[in-house]
Amino acid sequence: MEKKSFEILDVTLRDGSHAMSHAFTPGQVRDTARALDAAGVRYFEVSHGDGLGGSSLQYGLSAHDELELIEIAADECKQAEVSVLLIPGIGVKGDLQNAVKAGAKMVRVATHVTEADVAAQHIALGRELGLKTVGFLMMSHMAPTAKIVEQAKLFESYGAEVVYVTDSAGYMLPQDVTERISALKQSIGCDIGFHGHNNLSMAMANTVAAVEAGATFIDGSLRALGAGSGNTQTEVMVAVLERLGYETGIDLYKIMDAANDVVTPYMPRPQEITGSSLVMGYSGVYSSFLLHTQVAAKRFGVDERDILLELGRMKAVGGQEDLIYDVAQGIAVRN
Ligand SMILES: C[C@H](O)CC(=O)C(=O)O
Ligand SMILES: [Mn+2]
Repeated sequence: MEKKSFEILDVTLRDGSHAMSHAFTPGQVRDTARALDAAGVRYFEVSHGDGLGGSSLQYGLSAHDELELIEIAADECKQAEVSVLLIPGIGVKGDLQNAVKAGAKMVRVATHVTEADVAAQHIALGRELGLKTVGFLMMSHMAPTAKIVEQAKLFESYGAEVVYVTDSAGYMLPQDVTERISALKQSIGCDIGFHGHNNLSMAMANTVAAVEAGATFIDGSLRALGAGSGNTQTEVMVAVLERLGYETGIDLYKIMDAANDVVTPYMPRPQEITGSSLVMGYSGVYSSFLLHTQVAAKRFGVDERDILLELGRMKAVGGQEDLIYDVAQGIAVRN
């Protein structure tokens, strides 16, 4: 069996927060963290879906204090380490310092794919605090490969130890992933990661393409719990990678039990590719817009897909959640 050459990072307790309307309970976090740790997952992420400080009217209020959730998760870790996501401006330096006090050992500083330069201070702080520090390029489908290389070099120059290509919209096809990861492999010296969404049913194929092109960090979530149609499904990824000859270091039965016995009972709905999430993948819309779009469509009596197609045409990016309501209202007026 080929030696493990990558880390699987589970995002159930962060990307899944979008699908849970940011309402994870302390008990759900404790049980999920315990199960991930027992299965051998080395890193898993805990935060509001939009990262530290995300609890707000714009992004959705958290039902429970995220620092408390991070602490609960960290207390369950015998070998795993808790990661937090931070989008500069939504999360501030004090949020990261507090997360470290609560037990976080890794930070992923996320920016829109063309805006890596806003992350310099947060990446430097991550290193100062002794965290494993990662740069996370969201909506990577929106930039050509040369731009991604340029932005990844910025992250690396600020001190990032891993740079992620993030398919936030679930828009990419395997060849898009191969092209981007291969270009990064030739241009930067730090580790490379991939985070996928399943809106076009491509998350697993894209993840395999990423590993084969040289990614050394790959994300998944249990039962695919995440924004839009969810993420690459962690327990399936373990099985697929083992079938491909990799040693993942994760116990397949234990990770399946974590998914089916711990996560499934609290999922608000099955993680499916619906008409709306399919349109997100097709037109390149940020996956975390899904539930906001459903609320806006109901409020203005319009078709969710029309809102999403328009947002795709407008090239809306994360942080523009209020635009969803403007677009829905505009469609209602035109109808
Ligand atoms: C804040 C986003 O939900 C980060 C992420 O997981 C993505 O862009 O995808
Ligand atoms: Mn995501």
